[in-house]
Amino acid sequence: EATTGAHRRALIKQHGCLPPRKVKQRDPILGIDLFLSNIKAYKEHRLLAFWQSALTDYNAHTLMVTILGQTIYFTDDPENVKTMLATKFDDWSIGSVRIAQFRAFLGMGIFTNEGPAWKHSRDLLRPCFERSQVADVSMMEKHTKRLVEMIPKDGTTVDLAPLFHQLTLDVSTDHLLGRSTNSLDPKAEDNCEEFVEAFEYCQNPAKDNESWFRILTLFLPDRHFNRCVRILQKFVDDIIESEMSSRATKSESTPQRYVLLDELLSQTDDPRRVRSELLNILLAGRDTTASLLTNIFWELPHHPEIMERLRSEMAEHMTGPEPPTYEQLKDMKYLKAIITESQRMYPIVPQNSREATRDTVLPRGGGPDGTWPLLIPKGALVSWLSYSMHRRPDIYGADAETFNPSRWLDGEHHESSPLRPQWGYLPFNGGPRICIGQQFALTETAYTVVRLMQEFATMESRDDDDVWKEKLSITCTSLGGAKVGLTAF
Ligand code: HEM
Repeated sequence: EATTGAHRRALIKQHGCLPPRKVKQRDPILGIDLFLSNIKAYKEHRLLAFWQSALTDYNAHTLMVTILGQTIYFTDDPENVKTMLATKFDDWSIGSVRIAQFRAFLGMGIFTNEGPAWKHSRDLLRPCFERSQVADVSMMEKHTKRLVEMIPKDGTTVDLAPLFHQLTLDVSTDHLLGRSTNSLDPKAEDNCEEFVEAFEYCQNPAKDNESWFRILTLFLPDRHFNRCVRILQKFVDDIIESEMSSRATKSESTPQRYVLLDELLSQTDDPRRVRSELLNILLAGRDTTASLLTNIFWELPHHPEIMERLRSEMAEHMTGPEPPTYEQLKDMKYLKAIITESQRMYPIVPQNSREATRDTVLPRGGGPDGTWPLLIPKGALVSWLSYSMHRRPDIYGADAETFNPSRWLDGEHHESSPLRPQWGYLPFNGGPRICIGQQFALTETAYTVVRLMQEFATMESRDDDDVWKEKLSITCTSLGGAKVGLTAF
């Protein structure tokens, strides 16, 4: 059997790989220098721009760095991303860190599984999502109406971000579980605050404790974490249990609206399995859509001309004051372009990574000009930066840093029309692990944008500093939320 070295040399020869370009580091072995500058940029809410300029400063699309002794390759090259996510899918893992971190509170499910177990999760959920692609907009109306009621109508400043988080939680629990958390309903019993807090804690344990003491607590058992896990499980288990018992009494002929939990229960009767899959999907679908809405409503009030054009499109497609139908939403091209453009400039998952499960080759990033293939040794991490990729002038034109929805409309953008970035635009990922909730998220977003435009005649930005700043965790959204003043018609 070939040694590791011999195998690597053979791969290098076969593919014509050349060495990567490396970031110049004062401390190239441990990479503490780069670690500290990353922490500084993160604290100043400019880590994404910091990475972007690291690549542009070197005039490179793939670079190798060492951070705390770990070798990481950063790339914003669509060909490399396509290779990891699709062409050579089997050579890559979502990474042991992500698996360990998320399994601790989500259990085994679509987001935390790999190989045959992941395939099984995906097969289990696929039919549920296929059927729900034509999203139930009447269900959305119930929650959006409550959202509208919570917003001051006289121009008083309001931050829409927390309201969007409540909205997406209410909508996704309604859709997935068949009963909503109803957090926007002032009359509802308050039963979800504990669940939301527990979910947030598990995603970011001890986040407020940034002192050196945090280092000590890392090695202690976190009893609060365990308590939060039990809260999550009980919340979902209670719902599954009551659904299972009501199924026993429901007659076959009762017309029912589509609920993902029902669909899941008809495919498996293992309640622990159902619980884990539901927690996995709730994690993936909750913050993401709220963050997208926040970014859109951060940007829109800065552009009266964009709002004007959106209003004329709405007038063209909708004759009365009724809420939009699914078909009307699908037909509104400018609305779609606004959502697409928001996800280009502010992708909700702006950075992601995979770990090589064997020695493998990326098509680009080798050699002095980065156009040669590159060997990635087993165990190395490759991080791709959608944020930088989505702002590449060679893909999007010289105005890549400008919010301009019309670049997505054929014939309207002078430089790169028609714009077909393919793997250069990746808000939902690509390949076999592409976001399963994409259509649902886009419909919910489009619906909410149209409904708020229908209700409010004017919208003013009340942002404190008028530039978008990142609030970065696993996902990314506007640091200042979406502070606006709205007046009703
Ligand atoms: C704007 C909203 C959303 C964005 C930007 C988004 C983005 C993403 C991305 C980038 C991934 C890939 C993660 C990875 O493989 O590392 C993903 C996966 C996933 N998303 Fe979404 N998502 C959104 C909304 C939703 C919604 C509403 C749901 C469900 C109701 C959902 C369910 C999932 C699931 C289950 C996965 C894992 C798929 C798999 O690994 O096979 N997402 N999403």
